[in-house]
Formats: sequence, C-alpha cells, structure tokens
Amino acid sequence: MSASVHRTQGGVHLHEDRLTVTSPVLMWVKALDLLMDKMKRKGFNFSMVRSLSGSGQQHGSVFWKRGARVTLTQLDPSRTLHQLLQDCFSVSDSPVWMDSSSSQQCENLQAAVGGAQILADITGSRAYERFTGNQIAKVHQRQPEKFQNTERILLVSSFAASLFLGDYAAIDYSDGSGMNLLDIRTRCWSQICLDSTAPDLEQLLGVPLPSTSVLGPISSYFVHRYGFSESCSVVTFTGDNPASLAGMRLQQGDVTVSLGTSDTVFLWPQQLKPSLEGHIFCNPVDCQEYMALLCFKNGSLTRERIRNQCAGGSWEVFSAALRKTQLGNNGNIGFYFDIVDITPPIEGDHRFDSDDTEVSSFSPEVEVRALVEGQFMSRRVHAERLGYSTRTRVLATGGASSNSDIIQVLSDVFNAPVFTIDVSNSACLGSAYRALHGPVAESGVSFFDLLKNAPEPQLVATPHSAAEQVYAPMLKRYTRLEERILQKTRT
Ligand SMILES: Nc1ncnc2c1ncn2[C@@H]1O[C@H](COP(=O)(O)OP(=O)(O)O)[C@@H](O)[C@H]1O
Ligand SMILES: O=C(CO)[C@@H](O)[C@H](O)COP(=O)(O)O
Repeated sequence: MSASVHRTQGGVHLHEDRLTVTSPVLMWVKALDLLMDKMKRKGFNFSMVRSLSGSGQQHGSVFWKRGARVTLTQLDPSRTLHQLLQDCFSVSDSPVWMDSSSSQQCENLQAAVGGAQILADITGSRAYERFTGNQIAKVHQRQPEKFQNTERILLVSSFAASLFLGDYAAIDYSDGSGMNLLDIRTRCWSQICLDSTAPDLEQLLGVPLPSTSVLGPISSYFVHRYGFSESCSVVTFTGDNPASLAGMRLQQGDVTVSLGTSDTVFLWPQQLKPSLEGHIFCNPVDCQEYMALLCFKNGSLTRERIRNQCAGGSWEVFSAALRKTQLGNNGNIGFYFDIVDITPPIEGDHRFDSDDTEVSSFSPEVEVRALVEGQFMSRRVHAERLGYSTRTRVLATGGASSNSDIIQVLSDVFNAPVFTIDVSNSACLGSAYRALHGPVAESGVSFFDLLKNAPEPQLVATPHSAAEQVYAPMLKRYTRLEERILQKTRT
C-alpha cells in the first residue's frame, strides 16, 4: 500500500551509512486514512465506540512544524488526513526505533550527567542510540533550521493520539521512559537531561501524563467523517511494548517474550534497580509501578532470512526442521545477527560445534534449530541478568508466537510452560483494555479488577522432561561463546 509509494522496505528507509533509519511520517498518516476508510466501507459502527486508545513503536519521533497546531485543530472532514497534514511536519522522515546513528549524542549525554549508570538511575536506561532524546539532539545539531521550525515533538504513540484528538496529545509516562529524558522516579522531565539535549525542550515536549489519562473527546473531524459519537474519549496512547504488557495482563513473576519485528522480553520488576543493560519504564497500567524490558533487534527479520535460506521461504518447512532435529541440536550453537544488535552489540553469523570450535556452516535443518535455540538462549540469559529467576509462566506474543514449533523450543529453553492469548497482537488488545480502563482509572478502579473476567492466557507448550538437563550446560556455553564473540568484536 502506501509503503510502495514511499519506497520503504519493512516500513523504513535504511540510509547509506546503514545506521540511520527513518520512516516518512506522511506514510503513517496515509496508513491511518486507509485503515479508517476500510473500516467504514466494511460497515463498522463507529458511533458505538465509547473510548479509544492505541500504541506505536517506541522511541520514534515526530516533529510538528510551527503553525501545525492550527491546522490540526481545524481539520476539514471532507478531505483525507494526509492531504490536510502534508505541510505540517518540519522533519518529514521520522527517526525510528531501528536507528543507531546517534552514538556521539549518547556519549555527550552520559558525559553531561556524570556517567552511564547515573543516566540509568535517572531515566531507567543508559544512553541508547534509538532513544528519542539522542535522536532529538542529532536533529538539533545536524538540521538546525528544521529544529528551529519545530513547534512540538511527539513520540509515534502520542502523534497517533493527536490525530484522533485533533490537538497535540501528551506523551505518557510509560512510552516517555524510552527517551533518556524522563526522570522515572518523579515522572517529570529531567532538567539536566533536557538541558544537555537541545534548547527549549520543555515547551517542545509538553507536560507528560499518566498512561491512564483521558486526553479529551475525539475531534469533530472523526465525528463528521466516520460517525464517532461526540462523547467518545481518547485515552493516552503508549508504546507497543507497554501496550503489550497490558494486553497480556502481565503480573509479577511472569515474563513475556514478544516475537515481533524486534524480539522483546519484559517483566514486572520487584525492585527498581536500573542497570547498564536493559531498560526500566514506568508501568502503563499502574502508575506507581515499573516494567523492565530488553530489546533484541534481530528477531523476526532474521528468522525470515534463515527461513528463506534454509527452508525455501516456507514457515511449514522451517517448522518441520525444528521437529526433525533434537533438543540441544547435538551441541551445535549459532548466533545470527543481520545488523548490530542492542542486546548484545554483535553483528554477523557465528556457528560453533559441540567442542566450541567455530565452523563456517551447518546443514539447513541444524541451522534452523541453531537459530531458534540461540535466540531463546539469548533471551533467557539476558532476562536472568534483568531479574528473571522464577520458573513460572512464560507469556508469548507477536507474529511468531502463532508458530507452535517455535513456541515448543521457547518452552524447552526456558524450561517453563508457555501461554498465549488468542490474538497474537497483544499490543492491540492491550490498547482496547486501556481504553476501557482510562475513564474509570481516576476513580481508583484498578486495571486488574476491571479486567478480572477477561479471557485468561491459554497453555500452549510444556517443556520436554529432558529440557533442563540439555539446556543448563548449553546456557553456560552460550554465555561463554557470546563473551568470546564480544571480545573479538572489541579488538
Ligand atoms: N507462522 C509464522 N512463523 C514464524 N514467524 C511468523 C509466522 N507468521 C508471522 N511471523 C512473523 O511475525 C512477524 C510480525 O510480527 P508482529 O508482531 O506483527 O510485528 P511488529 O513487531 O512489527 O508489530 C513477521 O515479520 C513474521 O516474520
Ligand atoms: O525499540 C523497541 C523497544 O525498546 C522496539 O520493540 C520497538 O518498540 C518497536 O518494535 P516492533 O514492534 O517494530 O518490533
């Protein structure tokens, strides 16, 4: 659809430096036009919607041009949003979560606050290239005229909320925690981080709000063009991972493994202990609490590459390879990273036989198992560093969670039962739950009480009886081999 007009691949433009990754903001606007028109054509009854919320990829930023607010508050319902908003963005190509081009800005920020751990203590994370503050600093330094011409900077989530609200929507605490700008304890912008990033940021970002806030009624554009009720309220949008936590109704002790474009692992930490690996965000369903998250860049796109190379492009053949090969893959271990990852910063393919000797190739079936086992060993090893210890339930979500053979390997490697909900898009379900919760949250109704009768996640895989015996030693080997690759990368 619109992606072909904008010549993106996987929804993004990968620039020549292979570090800068952007998406045309008008492509996202067109996508919303298309979605809404399609729902209208299918006869969806918009007047029944009492409140709505949504989610967007985390960290990406949208730069609204000076004067854009006037346009946004006076949208003509006879025209599409992308026609109306064509001239509303000072930066037409929005930096997205895949970007890793802001290393210099990350170094500057860490130096300004007194070091990586201090930054993590304030904002929940050391400096990460994709985090919005560092992206903003880069725009300010490299495109000063565009920065000067900016009236408001929003995240993808609050940008999408703005389209429904017909005005600038607040950044919520949870998605706002992915910027290296928010103090996650006071839930206010950190002055030292703002000052070290760019001038006038407090005005440009607006006041952050709790993730359960009702922002106001839907704009008259949506009332007249699609038939929404005037009383339909817009609840703050949040990041896709926080929304997913809401959709899974994750509780303390659970761990969610999300298998989307990126793979993420998240949990509800018992203590607030930010470290140099992973992130702590404000919790999207309980404003006093937190969520911990790890992001792995090489998720589904890498699984697709190995599927294309070893399984003729078929998930069925890929799955059959998992069924034909044994738990532990006869000691073969693989690392597969198409692009430099976040956790850990490794690139390329690295294969080891059972003696830890590096080899150049595996047979196609061994390769498929090495990829999936390797990815899940990595998820478990790093989740344990983040505080995951109990062998309770693993909640799986994201596109690849519909593949039962992949999920069986997840259960074996974690030596834990795996549960899924009956929609693989938990971020979408979580947004619907949050839309329901927002209007009653202020009167003290808890998210979990409100949703106590919602369908429970279903058990989809239990670990093989030999799982612990096979994977306990392999996880130790995996940790050693990962360190060996990292050392080689550093030299
Ligand atoms: N049967 C399947 N087996 C494995 N992976 C799958 C299968 N079906 C879809 N996927 C993967 O799911 C991915 C999309 O996941 P999704 O959670 O929708 O993405 P996003 O994180 O961008 O929201 C696709 O890139 C695809 O590789
Ligand atoms: O950067 C992160 C989390 O920190 C990513 O998880 C993004 O939030 C978007 O991921 P996809 O939904 O495109 O996989």
